[in-house]
Amino acid sequence: MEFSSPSVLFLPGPCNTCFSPQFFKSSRRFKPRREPWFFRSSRVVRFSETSRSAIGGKVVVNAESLKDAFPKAGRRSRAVEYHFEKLVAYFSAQLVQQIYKAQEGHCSFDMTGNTLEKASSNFSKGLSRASCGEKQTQKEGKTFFQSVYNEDNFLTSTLCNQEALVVFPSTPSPSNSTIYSFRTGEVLDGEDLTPALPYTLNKDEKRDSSKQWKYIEPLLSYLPLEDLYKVELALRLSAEWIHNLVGNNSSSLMTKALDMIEMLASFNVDKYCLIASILSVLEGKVKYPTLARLCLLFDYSVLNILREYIFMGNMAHLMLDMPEGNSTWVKTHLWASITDSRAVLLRLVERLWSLRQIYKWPLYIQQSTALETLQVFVPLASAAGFGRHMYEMGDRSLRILFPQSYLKLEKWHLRIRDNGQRVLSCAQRELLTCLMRDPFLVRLAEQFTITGRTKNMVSTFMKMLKQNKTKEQILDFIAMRVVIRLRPGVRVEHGDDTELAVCTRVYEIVSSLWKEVEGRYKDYVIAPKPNGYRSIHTTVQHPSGFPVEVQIRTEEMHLLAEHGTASHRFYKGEIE
Ligand SMILES: Nc1nc2c(ncn2[C@@H]2O[C@H](COP(=O)(O)OP(=O)(O)O)[C@@H](OP(=O)(O)OP(=O)(O)O)[C@H]2O)c(=O)[nH]1
Repeated sequence: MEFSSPSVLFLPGPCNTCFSPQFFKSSRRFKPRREPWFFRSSRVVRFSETSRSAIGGKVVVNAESLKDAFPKAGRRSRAVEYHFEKLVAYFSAQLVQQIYKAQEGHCSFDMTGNTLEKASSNFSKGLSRASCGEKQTQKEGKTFFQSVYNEDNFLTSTLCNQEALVVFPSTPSPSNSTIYSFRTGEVLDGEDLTPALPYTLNKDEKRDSSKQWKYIEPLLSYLPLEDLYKVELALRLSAEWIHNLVGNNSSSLMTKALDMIEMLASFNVDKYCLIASILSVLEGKVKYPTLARLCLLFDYSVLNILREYIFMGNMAHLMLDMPEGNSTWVKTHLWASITDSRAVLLRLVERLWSLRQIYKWPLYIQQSTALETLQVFVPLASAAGFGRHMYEMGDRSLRILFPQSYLKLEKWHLRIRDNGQRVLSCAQRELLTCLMRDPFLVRLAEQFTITGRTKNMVSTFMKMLKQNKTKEQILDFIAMRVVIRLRPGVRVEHGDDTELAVCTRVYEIVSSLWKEVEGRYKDYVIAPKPNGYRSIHTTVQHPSGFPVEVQIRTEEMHLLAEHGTASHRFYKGEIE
């Protein structure tokens, strides 16, 4: 059976517990008049009955179903609709939380205040009473799927859209819930669950979190209002969960979550990625199923992002123990296994955040983190196209691993950088003038684009490390690239290769203009690299004393080198 568009299925009751619409109608336990309009809607919330003969026999409460059950919701004003959404999501999440406590006691409702809190507590009591309706519903619900499909239309449609299912076992206990894949029916993870006991934030914490949210909210102004509410909700719920699960350390984790949101906001990521970033701070603090369960309270995509995020972290750890030669294979494998680019972004942002805080950690952790970053995450950032992140991660890691040498290089770099820029601009102008005056080139080429760069510190140091060179032996501190646009339809005589002829002519002009450095000529046009990369490379000695690397290629070759199989991102990312 095909299931599309993932969403979350909430199963808030213990096994053998059944709720009928009548129960909700008659019980009045929700005190509808005292609740917001949510409970004053013209229709009663429809909960479906199931029995143990089906998947464990659960009451299914689905946020989407709840919404469907209120057809009027869509017609109300936007503000009211958002309010509704917010309540549904919040209420459902709280219901699921109740499974982790002993059916009684109170449940905190930080956002909606006492009224909903009371309702929740009443609901909780209702759970145990309702279980006496078991026999009747067992009969009704013997064939769970059939009854759902035939009798319960709104649930049918929403069930078909599920991708994952959280099943709580017959004896409600924090330690034996299971998460099934709705697609395959497989158990996603059978490990024990850690209880997420409800916790009420104290006054200071509430004040703190609202203060922080005020700061974060404007950064997320690109999100639709509805999504913004969901992120805020996730943040508030997570504040509680994090406190329950990790205790006193929670404030530092919340700071991390807020920092990550701030960093991710600059990429305009969607709500799922933001929610995953909040929950990601629990990685390593709680068992995976617990984390998965929390993700599923929001959306299956949140779980997927976090699963891949964790996978990337684990693979990176593994690499530390591997011989150097295997690293490219691992990176390539990692790259091929990740399906969600948001997971990559989240992992990179997390790594950058860690590196920014790293000086608080013991030295050996600093060093292994830095090494891992250089081996895996810097190349990945390059392959993913996050140049700014790549640079900062590389810079911070190198400072940790090679403090003295890197500092020396920095001084040298600062001293020569401006000079290098001047030489570069000068050389670019000179070369362009010569190319435009050459009759052979003017006949065949329509346009020359000469770009240039001075090599940054990270790139210089990495090259020194990889090729075991001193900074003086790095000959491409200044580099220029000539990209030639050929005139359409114009060819060289005798059927020779026009592209090769034009590139070679440019090379001849370069080498006549400046003295060539010996042994630096490489012709990847005649002999392309295995990845298809084509270009002529040479290095010349500029009169200023700086060596200058020159790359010569046509527009077609350039496209391949930037976006094709020889893409610079993958080349720099060391991914095959
Ligand atoms: N897109 C792409 N470019 C390639 C490929 N192979 C080489 N290059 C470009 O050529 C430059 C130098 O290549 P080589 O001449 O073969 O190597 P060398 O300078 O280290 O001796 C690279 O610079 P670099 O110092 O390695 O990096 P950077 O200066 O570009 O940052 C890169 O810009 C490839 O497969 N794909």
